[in-house]
This record gives sequence, structure tokens and C-alpha cells, in this order.
Amino acid sequence: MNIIRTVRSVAFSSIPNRTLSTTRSLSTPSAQYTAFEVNDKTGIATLTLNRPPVNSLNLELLTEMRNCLKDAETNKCKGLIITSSSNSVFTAGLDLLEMYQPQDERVKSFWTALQSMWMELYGSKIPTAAAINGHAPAGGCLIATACEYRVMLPNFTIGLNETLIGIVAPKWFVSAFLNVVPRRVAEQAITQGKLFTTAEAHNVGLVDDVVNTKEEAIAKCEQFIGSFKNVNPYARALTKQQFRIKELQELEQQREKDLQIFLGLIMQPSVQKAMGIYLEGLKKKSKKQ
Ligand SMILES: CCCCC/C=C\C/C=C\CC/C=C/CC(=O)SCCNC(=O)CCNC(=O)[C@H](O)C(C)(C)COP(=O)(O)OP(=O)(O)OC[C@H]1O[C@@H](n2cnc3c(N)ncnc32)[C@H](O)[C@@H]1OP(=O)(O)O
Repeated sequence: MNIIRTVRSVAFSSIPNRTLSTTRSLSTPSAQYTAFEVNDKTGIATLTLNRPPVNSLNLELLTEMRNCLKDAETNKCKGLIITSSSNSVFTAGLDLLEMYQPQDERVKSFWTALQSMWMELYGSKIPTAAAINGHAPAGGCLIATACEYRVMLPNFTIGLNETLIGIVAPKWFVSAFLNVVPRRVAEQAITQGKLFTTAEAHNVGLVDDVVNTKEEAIAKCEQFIGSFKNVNPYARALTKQQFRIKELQELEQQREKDLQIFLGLIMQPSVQKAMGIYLEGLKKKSKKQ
């Protein structure tokens, strides 16, 4: 099989430069917030989120992610691993600044980009895995649960904490969470806005494995993807689709409605006020550190 090796935006210091035998850049514009690499030997793609300080998901990052996911599939990669260039944050979830006092056109594009990225990841034909090497609240948890396998480093947190910020986790955030966690645990956790520690997440099945280093996490993801080596990729993809088609179709058919609900909710003065207070708290905490 001819694996096309693509590298996008690897020019940042936190990711060591790997020596690669063959490289080919795609004609798409170079990425700002992601690195996308395909291992020549294994054919596995790694998408590294790199938007310091906390990889908050803004319009540009979401768009880049979607492009990488598409590339991985188009180039028939054996699988895809998502990880972070940060040592402490996988992703802090959606960029609150995209939703706080937003501009009309941009916030629409932002939510549409989130929907598209999620549908691409959740519905990906190739095996997907998350190497969660830091905190993964809200949108971070959404990305992790869209993957088929999750491995996490100790002493971080993961969960859907939206209610604690005064916002509501959309239905498709919840349905992916419900794929991996029993219904009762999910209902309690999401209504409380609970962030699970790594150990708790492992205990309830929100993450599959816990390891101590990022290298071990990547190795675990590779092992998971490797477990399909004797499986026909086409049969695998169609079987995966049977498990996921309902949520994908639901969102596809309701995209515009979902967008309007999102806009209607975030534009409520009480929600804007709560978000402002939450952001202020984050900034104060960050200054104290
Ligand atoms: C009845 C009313 C119904 C209302 C319904 C409304 C809407 C429903 C529709 C839509 C739902 C929308 C869904 C949203 C899902 C989300 O993802 S929301 C985002 C949730 N994320 C969080 O709560 C995480 C917040 N961040 C943290 O907890 C911490 O930052 C961290 C991830 C644990 C990392 O900690 P660390 O100490 O390393 O970093 P700092 O906290 O010091 O942060 C550094 C810097 O980054 C800024 N920042 C952090 N997170 C975000 C973020 N998500 N967006 C934007 N900016 C963020 C922080 O403010 C600091 O900034 P600085 O002071 O300028 O350096």
C-alpha cells in the first residue's frame, strides 16, 4: 500500500523533529495550530493539537483538525491518533472567547466548523484513538469520546462540565459520552458537570487505559490500531458505521436547527453574563499562578 507521508506545520519546539525518509506536503494551506504526521513504517497518522496555552478550540483549529481528519482518510492511513503538544492540557474545550460577546458571522462559522469536525471524527472510516496527555474538559472530552479508544496520563481531569459554566451540553456531546459510560453514571456526571480524575475515568470506563508517559500513550494507541491488522478495512468501516450512523444522521439532518439553538442559547444575557464571570475567574487564577 502506498502511504503518502504528509507533514503540516511542525515548526514548533515542543514536538521533536523526526527524521523522515519521504515527505510530501499537501497543496492545502499550511496549518497554524496542528501538526499532522504519518509514520512511514506503520501508516498511522498523528494529529497533534498545538494552540498554546491550552489548545482551546477556535474556528481555525477546528477547521485544521477537520482537514487533517480528511487527509488521514483520503490517504488511507491505517489509523489516526489525536494528542497534544502541551504537557498538561489535551484541550481546554471550546474557545470561550468565540462564544463570549461574539460576532454574528464568525460564531456561526465556529459552530458549523465544530459540527463538521465532530462528524468527520465520529464517522471516520479508519480506527481512531486519543492519547490524552492532559486535562480534557468539555469539548476536550467530546473529541476523546468521538474516538474509538482512549488512553490517559495520571492526575488529569476529563468530563462534560458544561452545566458548571451555566451552559448545556448539546445532545450529540451526550450521545458520544453514552457510548462509553453507563447511562446512570453519564446522567449523574453530566448534570453535575463532573470532571473525572484519570483514575475515576478509568474506573467508569470513560478511558480504556492509564499510562505514565506520552510515549507509552502513543504506543498504546498504536497497539489498538494494530489490533485491526487482520481485519478487512472495508468490513471494519461498515461495521463501525452501524454503531454510529444514528447520531451522525441526526446531527446531519438537524444541523441548521442545532446551530439556531446554539445561537439562541449563547446569546441569552444570563448566559453571556455567566460566561463572562467564568472567563474572569480563569484569568484571575492564571495570573495567580
Ligand atoms: C439555561 C441556559 C442554557 C444555556 C445553554 C447555552 C449554550 C448551549 C450551547 C452550547 C454549548 C457549548 C458547549 C461548550 C463546550 C465547551 O467546551 S466550553 C469550554 C469549557 N472549558 C472549560 O471549562 C475549561 C476551562 N479551563 C480550565 O479549566 C483550565 O484552563 C485548564 C484546562 C484546566 C488548564 O489549566 P491551566 O492552569 O494550565 O491554564 P489556565 O487556567 O491558567 O489558562 C491559561 C489561559 O487560557 C485561558 N483559557 C483556559 N480555558 C479556556 C477556554 N476554554 N477558552 C478560552 N480561554 C481559555 C485562561 O483564561 C488563561 O488565559 P490568560 O489569563 O489570558 O492567560
